[in-house]
Amino acid sequence: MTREQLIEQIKSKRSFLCVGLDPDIDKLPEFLLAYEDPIFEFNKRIIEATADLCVAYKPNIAFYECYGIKGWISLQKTLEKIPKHCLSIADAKRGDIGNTADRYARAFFAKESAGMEFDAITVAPYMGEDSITPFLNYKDKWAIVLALTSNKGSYDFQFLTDASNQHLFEQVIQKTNSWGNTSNIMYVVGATRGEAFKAIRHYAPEHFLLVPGVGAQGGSLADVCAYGMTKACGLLVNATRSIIYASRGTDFADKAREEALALQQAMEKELIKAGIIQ
Ligand SMILES: O=c1ccn([C@@H]2O[C@H](COP(=O)(O)O)[C@@H](O)[C@H]2O)c(=O)[nH]1
Repeated sequence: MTREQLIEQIKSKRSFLCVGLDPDIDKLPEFLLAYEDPIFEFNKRIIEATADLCVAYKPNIAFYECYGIKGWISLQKTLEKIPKHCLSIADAKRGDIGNTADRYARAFFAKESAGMEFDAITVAPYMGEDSITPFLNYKDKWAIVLALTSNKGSYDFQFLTDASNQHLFEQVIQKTNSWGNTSNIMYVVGATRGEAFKAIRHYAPEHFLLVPGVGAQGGSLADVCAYGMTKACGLLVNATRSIIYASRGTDFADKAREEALALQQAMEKELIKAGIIQ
C-alpha cells in the first residue's frame, strides 16, 4: 500500500486505528476451541467486526510462531482475511546482517517465497543499515523502525545521550531517515511517550509513526495527537488487548467493535480538529 493510499483510507474511514491481532489460546472465548483453527476463527471474527473502523491490522508474529507450524498456518489464513484496503503489518521486529535480512524480507513480503505478502514489517535498527535496506527494496512496502518503544526497558538504551546530548532514539531516526523516505519508512513510537513526540517530529516531521500503547498500556490518544499529528495525519495508533479481549464470551466480536468504534470516534474528532477532514 502506498503512502497516498494510506492517507486516502484515513480520510475516508475517518480513522487512524490499527487493530492488533495477538491471539492467546488461553484467552480465547471457550466456544472457539471446538473449531479446527481457533486462532483463525477468532481473528476472522475480529476482522469482520472492525474492518470498516480501522486502517491497519498488526498481527504480532510471536503470538503465532509460538504454536509452530499450526501458528504459521493461522497467520497465513489471517493475512488472507485482512482486506486490501487495510495496511497489514507483520510485527516481527526483525534485524540481522544483510543476507539474512534479505531472507526475512522475502519471508514477509514475497508471496512466492513463504506464501505471505504483508504491506509492512517492524524492524530493529541495532544492526544498522544493511539490516534495514533489504526491506526497502520492495515496491510499496514499509519498514517500520523501532525508535522509542512503549515499555519500561526503553529507558535502558533509547534515552542514552551522546556528547551533543542527542538521545539514541533521535540518532536512530536521523540516521535511518537517509536510507529511505516517507513512503517506505515509518517509526514505532510508544503512546506512553507523549512527552517525546515533539523531539520525534523534529527528526521525522512527515513520517508515519506506528504508535502502540493506547488501551492496555495506558497511553493517551489526546497527547499523541497533540504532539504527533501532521498535516497528513502521520499516525497509526494501535490497540490490541483492549479491543480483542473486550469480552471473552460469545459476544466478543460485538464488544471488540464497540471498543474499536470508541477509538475511531475519538480519532475522527482529532482529524476534524487538525483540519484533515471536515
Ligand atoms: O513499543 C512497542 C512496540 C510494540 N508493541 C506491540 O504492540 C502491541 C500492543 O498491544 P496492547 O495489548 O495494545 O498493549 C503488542 O503486540 C506489543 O508487542 C508495544 O506494545 N510497544
